[in-house]
Amino acid sequence: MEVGGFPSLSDGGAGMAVKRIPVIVLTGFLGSGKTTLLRALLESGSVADTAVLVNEYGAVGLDHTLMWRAGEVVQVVENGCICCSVSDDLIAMLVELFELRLYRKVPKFQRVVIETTGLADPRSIMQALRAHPLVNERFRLAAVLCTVDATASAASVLRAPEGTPQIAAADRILLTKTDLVDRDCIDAWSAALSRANPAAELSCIRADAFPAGLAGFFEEIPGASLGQRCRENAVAWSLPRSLARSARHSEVCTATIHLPQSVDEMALYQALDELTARFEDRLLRLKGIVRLSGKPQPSVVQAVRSQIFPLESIADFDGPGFLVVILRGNVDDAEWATALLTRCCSGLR
Ligand SMILES: Nc1nc2c(ncn2[C@@H]2O[C@H](COP(=O)(O)OP(=O)(O)OP(=O)(O)O)[C@@H](O)[C@H]2O)c(=O)[nH]1
Repeated sequence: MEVGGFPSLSDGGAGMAVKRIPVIVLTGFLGSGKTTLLRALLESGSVADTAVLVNEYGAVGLDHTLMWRAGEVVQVVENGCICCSVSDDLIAMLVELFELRLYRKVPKFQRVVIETTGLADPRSIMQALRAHPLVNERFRLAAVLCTVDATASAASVLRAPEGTPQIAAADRILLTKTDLVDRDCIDAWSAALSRANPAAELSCIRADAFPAGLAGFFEEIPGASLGQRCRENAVAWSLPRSLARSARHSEVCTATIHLPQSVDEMALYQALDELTARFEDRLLRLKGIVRLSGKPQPSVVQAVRSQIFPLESIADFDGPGFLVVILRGNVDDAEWATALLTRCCSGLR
């Protein structure tokens, strides 16, 4: 029998047993530290045999630009959120990756990491992986990791339509940015997370001192099956999928600003201050690459809620600058943000 044009694993008897390629799903709310963790892992070289699939919310992506520098097989799932509109694209990319590996057109990776958008419901991805015959034959879900931002309020993350399904689906929860909070906050988060998902392993991490055994987070959960996970992580698993989906991305809007010209740094910060003051926690995410006047290299700009992170210079980027803003709001909010950033970044004020 053939599956998707390839001989089925069950064809060849015991001697033909082929290991399915483990897939690790990396989920977590917008800006919670998925890319930072993955970059550190790839740059450490400890999982040199990893293929990465990145999916970002918004018209222009940043994460793959940052990760390509790590030199691994990085592919981008474009044009939407992996959990709703593009799960077919994800499956097609897995099939293509498998073919490329089979015909040795890419290095022979031993695992795949899928970084979802910060809004994705990992259940849809887990189901898509199982539903496609070829993908199900050649790949297997090895673990779901969820990053949780310790600087966010636990109540708001767990109340958000995206937060609970991501946390509930996780085998491992990584509480990130613990350098920015105190012990009480970490304790409160730990208690909230173990109530939300008692079965998951919990680790606290910080980007300035990732543990030496980072690769261990990306290892398979021994003996865990999807069915077992669904039962054990039942707290939010029972959330009806249709309900989760309809509530999920409907109140989120994005603004994309293209920046062909260089930008004055002071004007950029003024715009960011104005944006964070107006939207506060409704500013879910801002990221982009900007060419600042007087700086030899482009800079990566990042904000999560009202927190603006230090600029990072990026050497090997030659495209036009851009900013992507993701807001909990409506079209008017997105237009307001676009107008503000366009005005400030073009020096019109
Ligand atoms: N201080 C500190 N900053 C962090 C840490 N982890 C991530 N950040 C910063 O938080 C911002 C967002 O991190 P990302 O890794 O891009 O988050 P993400 O989850 O990939 O974001 P999306 O893909 O947009 O959902 C970046 O500016 C990071 O530098 C951490 O442990 N400590």
